[in-house]
Amino acid sequence: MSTGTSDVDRLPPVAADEPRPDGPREALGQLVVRTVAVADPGPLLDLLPREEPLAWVRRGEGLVGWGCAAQLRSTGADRFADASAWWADLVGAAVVRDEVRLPGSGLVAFGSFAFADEPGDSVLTVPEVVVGRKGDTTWITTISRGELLPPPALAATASPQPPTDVVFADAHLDGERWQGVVAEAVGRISSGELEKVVLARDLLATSTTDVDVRWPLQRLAEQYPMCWTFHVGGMFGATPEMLVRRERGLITSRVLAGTIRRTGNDERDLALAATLARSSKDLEEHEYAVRSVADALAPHCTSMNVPEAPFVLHLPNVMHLASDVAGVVPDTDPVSALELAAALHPSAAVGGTPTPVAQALITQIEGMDRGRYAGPVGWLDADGDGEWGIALRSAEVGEDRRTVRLFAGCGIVADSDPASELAEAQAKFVPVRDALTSG
Ligand SMILES: C=C(O[C@H]1C=CC=C(C(=O)O)[C@@H]1O)C(=O)O
Repeated sequence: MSTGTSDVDRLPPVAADEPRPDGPREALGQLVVRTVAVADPGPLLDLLPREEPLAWVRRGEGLVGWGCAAQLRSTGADRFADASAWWADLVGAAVVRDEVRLPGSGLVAFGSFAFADEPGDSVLTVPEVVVGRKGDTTWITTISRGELLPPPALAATASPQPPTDVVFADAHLDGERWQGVVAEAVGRISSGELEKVVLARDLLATSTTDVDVRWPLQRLAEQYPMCWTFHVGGMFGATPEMLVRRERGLITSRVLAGTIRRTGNDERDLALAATLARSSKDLEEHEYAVRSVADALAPHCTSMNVPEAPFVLHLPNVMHLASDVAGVVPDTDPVSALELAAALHPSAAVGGTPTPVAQALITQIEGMDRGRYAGPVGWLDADGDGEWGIALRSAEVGEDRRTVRLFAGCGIVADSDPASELAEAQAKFVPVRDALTSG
């Protein structure tokens, strides 16, 4: 395909720049990008190769990618700003021919950002191949340095094999000690130090064979179709929470906070949903999260819709109080989806209220490094459109490829009970746990 007729095809190869000595940016070369529409190749996740797959899918739509045309690793408080500057340079230098012109076509990067300023690595990857689907349109984008790659033929790859003999163990804190940490947080909240803090814990899964991340991804997408199933640089999961989506001038955010476990009995679960919708403890926890998102979006929006009351989002394992916040960004504001994600992070759904006090308390008492858990994960295109979820119901595949670290957290307010919070965290491990062990 794509032989010798377009301007892009006639471009001479361009060498990558020399690496810059000090900055976090890697060598930048001119990227040559081409997007064309293709016939439906079947489920997006089935197209992924085993090595370094990238994914962001929901209900059959979304983006998958593979290969690495460019990558940035950033750390520290400037990780979002560094990533935005790197992206602007790449976009500015790229030659793009996009025959589809939808959000997610043309030049795209997948990213996963650390929760905290320190420690933690963040990554933004521009794949060599991206396949996207929105509605009835499917497209393929090829990205290379200096010379145009022909799009590969699209076909399902060999089915992944499940991990074997997976065992789970407490990682940093066992349940008992974690309950002690929750009790400590309740004490600090009661003494007036802060209003809410989200505390998380981790589990370590060990397999006797290398984990092929496509296995849990396919299970998660099947079992949690209402969530965004993702994988970026070893971090995978199915998140129900959309930190921010920018699609042309429209911004949306799905805020979750306030949770109740499902029983598996539909009638009882409906009664529980009604209890959740009236629970003052959960409504308070939710209100903090909505307010933190609305406050962070307000400076960028000409109009905003913040629902007065949340709805109950039913997931197979838990139910959440949920609010969909929407806003309009004026044409004059070029703020990108990634910049909005940076402004929103950490919302009170993963940090707390007030944010700085909650963040300091997390560092002080949580007893672990969150890595990229609860950080923004998603994608960005050259127009600044994109989707950034919060990396919840997630896990990270270790470098040895046989260990996987699972994460789950809970919002703690004055009325929180440590034993209930532990049970809630256990329920939030279920999606990834099941995805690793089913089959
Ligand atoms: C921090 C997590 O969930 C957040 C999102 C939804 C509901 C939450 C809650 O009810 O505690 C948490 O704020 C997690 O899943 O690890």
